[in-house]
Amino acid sequence: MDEKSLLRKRYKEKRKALGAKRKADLDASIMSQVMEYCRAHRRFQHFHIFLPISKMSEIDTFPVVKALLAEGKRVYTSVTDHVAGGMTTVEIFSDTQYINDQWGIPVPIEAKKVDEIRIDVVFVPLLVCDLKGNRIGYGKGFYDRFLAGLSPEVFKVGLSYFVPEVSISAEAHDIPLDICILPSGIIEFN
Ligand SMILES: Nc1nc2c(c(=O)[nH]1)N(C=O)[C@@H](CNc1ccc(C(=O)N[C@@H](CCC(=O)O)C(=O)O)cc1)CN2
Ligand SMILES: Nc1ncnc2c1ncn2[C@@H]1O[C@H](COP(=O)(O)OP(=O)(O)OP(=O)(O)O)[C@@H](O)[C@H]1O
Repeated sequence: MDEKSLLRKRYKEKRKALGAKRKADLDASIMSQVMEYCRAHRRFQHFHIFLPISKMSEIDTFPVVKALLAEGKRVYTSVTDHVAGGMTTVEIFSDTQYINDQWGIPVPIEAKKVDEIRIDVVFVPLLVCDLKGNRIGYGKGFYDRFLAGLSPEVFKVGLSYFVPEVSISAEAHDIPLDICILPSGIIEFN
């Protein structure tokens, strides 16, 4: 198995091995780091966030969505087109309901597509990143393509349960993160 595939496998397993209690504690810590970060950067108003695939033990981002909306922020997520390989951005409101798609990704029901949105921050899902902000996801490139289509000024923020690996070999299409939020704090890349 190549290096990336091994890391993918290892970090999927590490996530699944977290017990429910430990996971909930880590989710709560990440949530408070995210809110502290948002309060320190008040100019950020428009947030794009992934919604958790629970069977993959992803970070529970629903409490973050709720907290951001409560602070008066605008919140968006993407609906994945599994056939075309693209993602469509939709806005989330406090009364938005969700249904899981075939990969277990929550999808807002009756979501209206938004064109021309201004996104300030994208919270990016990942399995693991490295000390330069290179990330590894599930390997289908959805987020790489999505990030490539955004203005370079958009802040790319990884969320992770685990500290970065020292170095992951980056490919030309990989767009690095600006920071990564962990349960214990925030790592800035440059
Ligand atoms: N919450 C979330 N949303 C996201 C991503 C993500 O990583 N997390 N993605 C990031 O780019 C894209 C979706 N990427 C995915 C790529 C592959 C599989 C997939 O192959 N799922 C299989 C089993 C996977 C496994 O066991 O390893 C399945 O559900 O059958 C799912 C999502 C867009 N939305
Ligand atoms: N900007 C892009 N344009 C076209 N294809 C791309 C682009 N970015 C990535 N890809 C394709 O997507 C595939 C998966 O990329 P990669 O292995 O970097 O995924 P990943 O970052 O681990 O996963 P993900 O982005 O799904 O979380 C690559 O084979 C690549 O060819």
